[in-house]
Amino acid sequence: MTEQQPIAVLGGGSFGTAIANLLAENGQHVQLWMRDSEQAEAIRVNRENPRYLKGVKIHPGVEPVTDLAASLAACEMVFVALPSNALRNVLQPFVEQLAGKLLVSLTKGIEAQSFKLMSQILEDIAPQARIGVLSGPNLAKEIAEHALTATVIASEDDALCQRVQAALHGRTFRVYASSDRFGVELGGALKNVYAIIAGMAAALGMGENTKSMLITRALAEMTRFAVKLGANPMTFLGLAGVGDLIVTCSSPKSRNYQVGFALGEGLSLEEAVTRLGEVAEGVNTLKVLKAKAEELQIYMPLVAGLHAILFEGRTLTQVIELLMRAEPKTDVDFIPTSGF
Ligand SMILES: NC(=O)c1ccc[n+]([C@@H]2O[C@H](COP(=O)([O-])OP(=O)(O)OC[C@H]3O[C@@H](n4cnc5c(N)ncnc54)[C@H](O)[C@@H]3O)[C@@H](O)[C@H]2O)c1
Ligand SMILES: O=P(O)(O)OC[C@H](O)CO
Repeated sequence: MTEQQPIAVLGGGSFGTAIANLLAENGQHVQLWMRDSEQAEAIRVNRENPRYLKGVKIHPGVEPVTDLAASLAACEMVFVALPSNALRNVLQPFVEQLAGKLLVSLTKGIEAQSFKLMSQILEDIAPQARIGVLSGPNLAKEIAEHALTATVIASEDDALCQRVQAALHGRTFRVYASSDRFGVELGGALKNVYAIIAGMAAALGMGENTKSMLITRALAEMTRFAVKLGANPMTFLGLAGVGDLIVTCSSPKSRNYQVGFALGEGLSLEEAVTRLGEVAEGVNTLKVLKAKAEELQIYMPLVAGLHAILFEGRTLTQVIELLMRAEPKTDVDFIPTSGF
């Protein structure tokens, strides 16, 4: 089934462009909104987004646009692929136009002061909108190259999930549904932090045992945090939890992993982020997560360790020593046996 109206995708970075292409391949007319009119014009003419998705042909059904008000007026379904630090400011002026829309956040971050997830910000701005979150092991470049991929659309609104499945589900992209919007979104935001650590470990030449320990203990830590905040721990066993954690902690294509790798090579945080030149949400998430874990007294040694290296002047060697010598713990202690 194809939507009659165009669908809007906000954000002309790598993920917005990849999702816009998928929608267009499914027969949708897509308005890909970006702030930069020169970039929009270049994409319109050359059918490529060389800064963010080099070498990928942009489908003729994708129309790059720069008038956000006009796009919101024309489209009922809106995918939001803006960096987390831009989302509120970009959408705040359009409160009235957003009422009644289907707003789907693709953004994996947490707002600094409020600790709000992106769909919660969308709710703040547009209480009359219908809201969902798309998250999972979804490297933009692989999606664009048609690697077989799965994702999760999460919303309390079943009809919204079905509309998104119909629009996006395709030959190379499977869309699973979930009613746990909070858990799915939290998984996508938290895993970025652990990908930075995994990138560092890779740069230091650590082995497969280390990688496995890291991913598994990261899952324990993020699930412990999520349970404390009231999320369903079972969601963390799915695509948007452990699925996304595995891909982001294993792939040099992940930008968060790349930042970690650069840090492991000895670059400063500033140098690592500058060299990347794209969004690595894990850096900001680390700061807010560390503060929240302290406030709620949640044991998160990996988060505390990375924070100590990046912002408290500790060396990697000191932190590894502390982590490995910490008092022995129980393996699976983070999933309550009842209550869910
Ligand atoms: N790239 C991926 O593989 C991937 C996959 C899943 C989710 N995500 C999430 O999607 C979000 C966007 O990431 P991305 O990979 O597309 O980023 P990117 O770095 O590839 O591109 C960011 C885009 O946002 C635009 N932008 C920045 N500030 C803006 C502002 N104030 N107003 C309008 N546009 C602005 C930039 O011009 C650029 O087009 C992130 O939260 C990321 O975690 C990315
Ligand atoms: O490139 P990253 O690190 O932002 O990760 C991209 C996606 O979130 C992977 O699912």
